[in-house]
Amino acid sequence: MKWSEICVHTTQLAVEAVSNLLHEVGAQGVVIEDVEDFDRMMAEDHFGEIWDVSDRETYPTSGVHVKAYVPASGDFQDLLSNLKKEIERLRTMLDIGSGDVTVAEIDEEDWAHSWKQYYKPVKISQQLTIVPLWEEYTPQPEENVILLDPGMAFGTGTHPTTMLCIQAIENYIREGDHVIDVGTGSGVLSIAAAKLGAASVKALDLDSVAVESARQNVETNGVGELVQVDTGDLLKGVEGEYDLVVANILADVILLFIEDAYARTKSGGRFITSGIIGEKRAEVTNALVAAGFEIEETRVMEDWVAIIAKKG
Ligand SMILES: C[S@@+](CC[C@H](N)C(=O)[O-])C[C@H]1O[C@@H](n2cnc3c(N)ncnc32)[C@H](O)[C@@H]1O
Repeated sequence: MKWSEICVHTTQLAVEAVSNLLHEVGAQGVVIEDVEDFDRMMAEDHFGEIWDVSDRETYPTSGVHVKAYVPASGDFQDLLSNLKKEIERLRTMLDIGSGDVTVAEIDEEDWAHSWKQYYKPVKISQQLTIVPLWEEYTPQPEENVILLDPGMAFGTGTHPTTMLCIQAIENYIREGDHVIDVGTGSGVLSIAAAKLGAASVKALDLDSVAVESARQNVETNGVGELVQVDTGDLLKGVEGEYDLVVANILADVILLFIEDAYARTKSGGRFITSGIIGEKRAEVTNALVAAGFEIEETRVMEDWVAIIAKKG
């Protein structure tokens, strides 16, 4: 079977929005080529083990390539013109850079290779290493491994917003904590919380593809007894209180449910929130404080911010 590779050249700021557009028009997986990510991974003691320096030549010298793979079937031209229209609409809201779209035809075998070749085992925090399900990997004795196949859900674990969240969870979680993960995607944050000592984790997502992916990943990692994955719209209908409320969703979505997050956080508990682009930091911080939280810490990676807010 022939597949088409669609490549959009964009900015780091617009990666998630462009990835979403590609998913919406029917892409079967997205590959992100960002030279800054590549250089960071190379610098983090995996040099030569996992990343091959010659791969760097395939990355754009500036900006980011978001690549997606779709069957080269009859309605491909409609899909492409829809995508281009949506990219132009996005341009009115966000700095998307050139937004240039290029197309290449590839064989299925190459597609499988292209989709997975950049997704390798990555140590994402002191204790946790994410390993793609299809990779053979022998962990070090102190390494705690999360096996992941995100499929079409967001959450390879290696996006800065996810890494910030997992590092904060590792820092603040206490043995026996009860955790809720809003917008679980592949389930990566919930699995991390379970592996780091949570007594229970409730994982919610609006998207049925994410719910299915999270359920599979939870089972693969043997934490099905601890993590309950359900469909849910933010914290609507959720009752009870949690030691940790975690959410890696865009700032504009976080702003919608800060008050609900406060209500669902135990006294002395924390709301760990990520997915906040730098320019939205003040707005989210102010809204957290207005809801009654104290800002305990703000972590930054590239253009992204995670805020750890405490309920006194
Ligand atoms: C940026 S991804 C984060 C995935 C994963 N938690 C991680 O950290 O990598 C955001 C997720 O939030 C979900 N989402 C968006 N709006 C939502 C809503 N209103 N209620 C629940 N989930 C939502 C999306 O479907 C997506 O899976």
